[in-house]
Order: sequence, then C-alpha cells, then structure tokens
Amino acid sequence: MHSSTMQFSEDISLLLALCISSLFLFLVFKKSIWKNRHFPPGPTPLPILGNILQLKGDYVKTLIKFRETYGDVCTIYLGSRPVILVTGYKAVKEVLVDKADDFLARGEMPAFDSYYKNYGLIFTSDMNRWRQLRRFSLSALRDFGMGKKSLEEKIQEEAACLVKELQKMEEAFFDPGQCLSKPPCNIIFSIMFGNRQKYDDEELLNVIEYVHKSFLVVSSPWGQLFEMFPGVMKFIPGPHQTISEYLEKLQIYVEKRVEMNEKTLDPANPRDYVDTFLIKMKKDKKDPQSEFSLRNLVYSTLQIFFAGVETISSVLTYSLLILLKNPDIIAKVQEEIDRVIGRDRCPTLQDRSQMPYTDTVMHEMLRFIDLLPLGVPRKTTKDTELQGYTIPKGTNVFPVLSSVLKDRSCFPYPSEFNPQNFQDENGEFKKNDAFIPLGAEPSLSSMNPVLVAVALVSVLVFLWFVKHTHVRGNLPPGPPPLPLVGNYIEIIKIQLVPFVKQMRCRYGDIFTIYLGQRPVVVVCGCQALKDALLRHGNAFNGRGYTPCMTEFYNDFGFAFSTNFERWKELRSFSVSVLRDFGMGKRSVESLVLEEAKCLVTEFRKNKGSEFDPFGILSQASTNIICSLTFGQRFEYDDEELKLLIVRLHETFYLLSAISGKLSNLIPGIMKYLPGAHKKIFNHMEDIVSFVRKRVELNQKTLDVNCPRDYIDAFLLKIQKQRNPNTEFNMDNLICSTLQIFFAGMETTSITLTYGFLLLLKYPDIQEKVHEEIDRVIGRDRCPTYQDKGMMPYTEAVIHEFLRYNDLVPFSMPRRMTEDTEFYGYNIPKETDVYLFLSSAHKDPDFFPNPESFNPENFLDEDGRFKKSEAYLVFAAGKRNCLGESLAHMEIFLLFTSILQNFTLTSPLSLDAIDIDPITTVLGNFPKPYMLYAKPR
Ligand code: HEM
Repeated sequence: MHSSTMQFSEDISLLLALCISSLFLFLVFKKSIWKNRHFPPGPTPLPILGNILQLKGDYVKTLIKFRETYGDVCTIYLGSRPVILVTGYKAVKEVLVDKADDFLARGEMPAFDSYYKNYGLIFTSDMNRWRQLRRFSLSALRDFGMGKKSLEEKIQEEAACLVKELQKMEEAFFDPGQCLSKPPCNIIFSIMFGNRQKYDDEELLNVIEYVHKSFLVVSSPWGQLFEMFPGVMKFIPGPHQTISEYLEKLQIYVEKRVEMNEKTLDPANPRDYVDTFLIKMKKDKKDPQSEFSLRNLVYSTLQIFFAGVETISSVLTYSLLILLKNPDIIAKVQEEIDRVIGRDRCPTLQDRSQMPYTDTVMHEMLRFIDLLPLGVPRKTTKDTELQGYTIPKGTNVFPVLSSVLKDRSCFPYPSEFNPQNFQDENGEFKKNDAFIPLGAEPSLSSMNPVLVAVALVSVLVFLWFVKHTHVRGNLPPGPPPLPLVGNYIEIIKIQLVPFVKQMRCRYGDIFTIYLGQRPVVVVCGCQALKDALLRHGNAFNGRGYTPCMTEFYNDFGFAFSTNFERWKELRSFSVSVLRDFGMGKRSVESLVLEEAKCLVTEFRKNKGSEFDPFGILSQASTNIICSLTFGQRFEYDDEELKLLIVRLHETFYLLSAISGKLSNLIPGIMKYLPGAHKKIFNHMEDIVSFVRKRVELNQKTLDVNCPRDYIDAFLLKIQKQRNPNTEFNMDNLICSTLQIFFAGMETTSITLTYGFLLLLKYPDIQEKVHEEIDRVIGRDRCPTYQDKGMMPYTEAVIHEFLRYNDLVPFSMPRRMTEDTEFYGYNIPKETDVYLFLSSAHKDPDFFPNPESFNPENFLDEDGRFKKSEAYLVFAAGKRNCLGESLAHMEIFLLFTSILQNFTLTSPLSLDAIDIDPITTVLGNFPKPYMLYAKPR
C-alpha cells in the first residue's frame, strides 16, 4: 500500500511537470503565432519545428501542393521563421513585377548569410548597399561587354575551345557536367579577371569544384536543416560545416586575384570588373557612405561566380540530357543550324532571330529544367499588401517560380518537355509572359544576357557535333545520331545485329550508323558485299577500329592493326609460311589427322557415358594451331595446354559477356568502370607470356636451315632483314602469333560443338552422314581430305553448320584505304565499315531455307554439292579469313573421324535441345551440353 502511494505521487509530479512545460512552450509558441496572426493561412506549425515534418521527401512538390489547400499566398514556418509562399503566375508577377519595389530586399539564406554577413552584391539585404553595388555592377558588366559585341566574341572564343575539347574526347564517353562547367566559369573569369583559363588549369578546376561542392552541400538534407535551424545547426558538426570551408577557399583565391589586379592596375585603362571596382574604391575613398570596399569587391566577385557558374553549367548539362531523349528535336535544330548558319562560320547572337525553332527549344529547356524552383528568397522592404493579405516589412517571401513555369493555365504541356509550349497554332515561336526561369530577379536578371549566351554555346555544341559527324564526305543516310553518343543507346538496348537488321529495312543495303561520334558505314546484301569485298577490294581492305583489341595489341600484329602497310607485309608473309607449313598441303592434313585420331581416343574414353564435348574439341583445335605456330602438339592432360585453353575460353567468355560487349562498344567509359571486363587484358597477358616463352624456346633451338614452324620462319625473317623500317620485329611476331591463336582456336571448336548439337536434334541428317561415310570411307581407314570430293552430303552439312551458326555475322571492322565512290555515295578514306556478312548467307534469294538448319541449302536437285556465291562466312577477297582452308579441312577431318566411329545421341528429348544460332563468337557463348558418343 505504501509503495503504491509513492508511485502515485511520482506519476502525478511527472504529469504536472509535463503539463507545465507544455503550457510554457505553447505560450511561447502562441505569442509568435499571435504576432503573425494576420499572415496568410497555411499548414499548422509545431512549436520549434514549424512545418518541417510536412516537408519530407520532394519538398518543392509539397510546397506547391499547399497552393491547393491555402491558395496562391500562404505562410509556412521553417523552424520558427515564417515564410510567405507565393505561387501561380498572377501572384508571383505581383511580387516580382507589379510591386517589385516592395519585395526588393534579399530574403534570408542562412547557409550563405552566415558567411557573407550581409556583404556583397547578391546576398545582402541592405538596400542601400545593394543599390550601389548593383548600379555599379550593371554598368561595369555592360562596359566589359554584357550585351555588347566584345562579350559575344569572348563567348565565341570559349565555344570554340569547348568544341576543341569535345573533339579531343573522340570515342570516349565523358561526364558532360564536368566539361560544360568550364566554359561558363571561363566566361565569368574573363569578365571579372580579364582572362580565360585553360581547361586543365588547376585554378579553374578548383573554382568549379568549390562552387559545385558548396551547392551540393547547401541542397543536401544537412544544408536544408541549416536553412531551417541556423541558430542550432551552427554549433552542430556535420557536412553543412564544409560550406564555409569551400567559400573560404574561394575567397582566398579571389583575394589573390584582386591583389594581382591591384599591383598591375592602370586607372586609365581598366581591364575587367575587378579593375573597375578598384578604381571606384579609390575614387570614393573619402565617402563614408560608399559601399566600395575590398570586402564588398571580394564578396561580390565570389557571388557572381556563384550565380554564373553552377546555374549555367547545370542548364547546359540538362539541356544536353533532355536532347538525348529527343532525337527528333535535335534533327530539327540541326536542320535549322545548317540552313541559317551553315558549316563554315561560327554562330552569332544575331542568328538567333532567324532561328525560331532553336529559340523555341531553348526557351522550353529553361522552362522545363526549372533551375530555381523556389526562386531566390525576397524580403519586404515595407509593410505591403499581397492578394488581400497584409505583409509586414522584413517578411521573407519565396516567389515559387516552379509554380509559374509549370502552371497549367500558362503552358499547354506544363509537365512535359514540349517545344509546343512556346509555339502558336502555326508552329511559330510565341512569347509567353509566364517564362521567368530566373524570375525578374534584381541581381540575377543582370545575368540574363549570359543565359542567352548559354543558348549560343549550346548551339555551338550542336554545331560541333554536326560538323564532326556529317562533314566527312557524302556518307549514306542512316538513323539520326544523338550528340556525343550517336546511336549507341539503341544499339545497347537491342544489340547490334537486330539493330542493323532494322536499319537495313529502313535505309536499304548501305547506311551509316554512329558509334559515339564515329560514323560507321554498314554494307548489307550479297551484291553490295561482293562489290565491296571483290570489286572495290583494295579500298575496303583496311582494318577498322576494334576497341578492346586495337588497344591491347597496340596496333602490332596484322589482324587488328589499322596500319595498312603493316598488314600487307605481315599478311602475305603469314599466308606463304602457313602454306609452306602445310596450308592446303598434305603435311597439315597429316597433322590434322593425327589430332583427329587422338580426338577419337578421347571420345572413346567416355565409354558411352554422357559428356560435354566442348572442352575436348577446344583441345584438338588448339593443338592444331600449336603445331602450326610452334611445331608441337600437347597431350590432352597436359597442364600447360589446359591452362592455355582456360585462359583463351575465359577471354572469349568475358568478351561475349555484357560488360565485354560494352567495352567494345563504349571503351571510353568502360575503361573507368569496374567489372568482369577488367580481367580480359589480364587473361590476354597470360597468353602473351605463354607465347613469349615459346618464342624464347624457339630462339634457343633455331636451325636456320630447317625452320620448323611459323615462329621459326618469323625469327629467320627478323635475322635476315636489313631494312630498319621492316615490320619483322619481336612485337609483330608475338602479336601475330597471338592473333592466329585467337582467330583459329575458338572458331573451329565452337563450330564443331554446335555442329554435333545440330546432329543430335536432326538424327536423320546424322544417319545420312553415317551412310555416306560408310559408303565412301568405310570403317577400316582414316578419312582423308580427298574424300571430300566424293561426299557431297557431308560437305553440304559442314557448309550448313557454318552458314546457319552465323559465327561471325560482321567482318572484323574494315577501314577505307582511299576515298571511294560506292553506290552513289562518297565514302572518304579512313571511314570505318562493317560488312554485314550474315545478311548474305541468310538471304532467301540465295538459300531456299535461310532461317532453318537444312543441308539442302547446299545441294542441287541431283543431290550434288552446290557452292553458293552468298556463302560469305569467311568474308572474301584479299582480306578474307586467313584460316579459311585450314578451318574447312579441320572441321571436315575431325567431324568425319568422329562420325566414322560414333553415333551421337542426346540425354534430352529432341524438343528440349536448344539450337539457336550462335550468332557470333562474341554473342552466345556455348552453354554446357551433354551427349552420348556410342561406338558404332
Ligand atoms: C569456323 C571457323 C572460322 C570462321 C567462321 C572465320 C571467320 C573469319 C572472318 C569473318 C574473318 C574476318 C575477315 C574480315 O576482315 O572481313 C576472319 C579473319 C581472320 N581469321 Fe578466321 N575464321 C575461322 C577460322 C579461322 C582459323 C582456323 C584461323 C587460323 C589460322 C583463322 C585466322 C584468321 C585471321 C588471322 C584473320 C584476320 C585476317 C586479316 O586481318 O588479314 N580463322 N575469320
């Protein structure tokens, strides 16, 4: 009983304490609310917190939504500070235009105010100071070109530098934000300090970084808390404290520049804003009312950097991003640029009046981007009336610009990017009074000419793009490319082969696509391909850019080198050496046959149990290349061979995975991203060291009278050469050997693997091959390449494997070696070309069953083998596949040897066997699949 009484009295004291403190808080709160009782209505605030709890998430949207409940003018509390929100065209116009004088003072922005302490042009609420500084700044800026020719020239110079900078990027992807903040910053540099900086100048980069980072912090949640509770947040550690650190760094820099100007000042000859200010300071020295102090100079300069750098670079960056999503609009703007400006001169501001469409697009961008959704805070300069409410002097006011720019009653499509927002019924440009992207902001509006200049810079970016992409000859038409990324986005979305097929339907057999800014001419269809490969063979024989490979080989070797002379020399050497070591001769045949026998033994080892043949087939084809290049085959359980194959597979696998494909498509950006593609070069390095080791071994045992293999022949050539400029050097030896390895190993093993898979699916075809083998070769001797002539069905099956599987749908990229007229287009020297080989061997005019696997595609009515002119699996002409005859011989001998000895069946039902064409070595990497090899 006693203890329960104690408990009761404790509870009562607690309750009383709570009641008293709540009452106290309520009274304090009530007092402040009472004071503001004539303010416009608004959401009920909490003591201390104000309306902060209602402003979670996208608070701009929330603020605008208050309009629905409380009307165009309402009051919210940021902490205990009341702010009048003004929304909608009518009310905002009243604040910014009709009663501009009453709302002219700068509102509070605690994050900046705590640093600037009311000094400087933009962030001061002292009207006298503001008036003096503004009048001076406007005239100084005007003298240094604002709205005059000289500023325009400065911007043109800057734009030309930007164009150059973008040209340097070539294929690389880059962050436009980084690139596009430099020109606006440089323009402010020239106005304030009289000179521009180089784009890699550390001072320029630092200024951009400090401005950008302080904006980032101010708009972060910490910065917002600082805005609402400056009194408390000032003392709490957190990222918001870095705002003043960045501002201080900027200030130190500005002070240094001001000092430099002071030292070299010629009062008769002011060079820039700072000079003019310094002169004015000297003149007003004795005037106690003058605001021309060092502090105001430094802070005004700093604030002009703030107003002019981040704003304009954001507008430029977002403009580009918006355009990327609107290729039709870009096409129209480009058409207007071509028509009005042409390609031989820079744009001028005057051009704008003749470019209504571009002007419309620029307006719509500024509206849509909605850079300052809440405007810049204002404060009343006296007691005034707004929409029927009395607002006392010194009240903070937010003119919510977003509510005007997205006002349904002013713009027909308020929430979408649509140039029609600035067009009349005839599609002509139509001014709109509600277009106030920077408000009628007293300080910032002086920057409007710069904003117009921004538009100009944007036009220049387009112009650069147009120049860079279209100026090269009379290229075939094609899908409109986007600036910088060309057609990459669509290609990545649907993959290259389907994309090219779609484009062929739209543009015909010859068209141009853009990989970034690089135009690539695509040639399709049997006739056009043959014209390119044979009739214009020399012109189309250069090697184009293959990002991953060109870079790895550093242009050495012959298969990927873009150096045409190098290719000619090394290719003709390689062809003749491989021929001497048996290409097309019996010796290669015996070498392949030896491998075939080993393969049969390996198959037998599985004793009828199921296994995945891909690994063994890879060992067989790798061994054949090993025999040719360094004169030796390996046992199938040799660790070195196994490791080599693992590395080769992994390389192909990684190249065919999404990040590998992207590395070939957008190498510039992938270079900087983490991912599996990073391992590609490491694996290739392992293979290089393997080849290097073999070369050293050959060097030690070289017999000049008896070259044993490709490496020996190359080494002898290096020894014999007298010409210092010859291509016969170690780098070319290593890279050429490696390229033969890569080209010859995976290609044949995948073809055979998929070939066997197809036979599992089509047992009747296997039966016919068995029948032909039994009839022509029998079971007692090994097959020979000569048998091929008597085995039309098997020959047709092998051709059909290669045709149907579509292993290499495009030639390796080609590059024009000379300016060439082709089908009415002028394709300039150095243009990259993709020959879409697959379009020939999948052409219904040449093959009765183009989309299905059917050996009849290569048989005439009498069952004889029929070669087709559209069989371009190995390309054709002088730069065809170097291993074409080897591949045919290898596939024929390994295939017939296996089928002579085994019947292949699948553990799966026929329906479950998945045989989509491979499409490309770098497309679908073979999935593991099992088969039974039953001895016959
Ligand atoms: C199924 C097997 C194969 C197919 C489908 C195939 C296909 C191709 C294709 C389409 C090209 C591009 C030609 C061009 O630039 O337009 C090529 C190039 C090449 N192939 Fe093959 N290939 C196969 C097997 C082999 C083999 C076994 C070797 C081994 C020697 C080899 C060595 C090469 C080389 C060195 C090149 C580059 C030629 C040059 O740039 O001059 N290929 N191959």
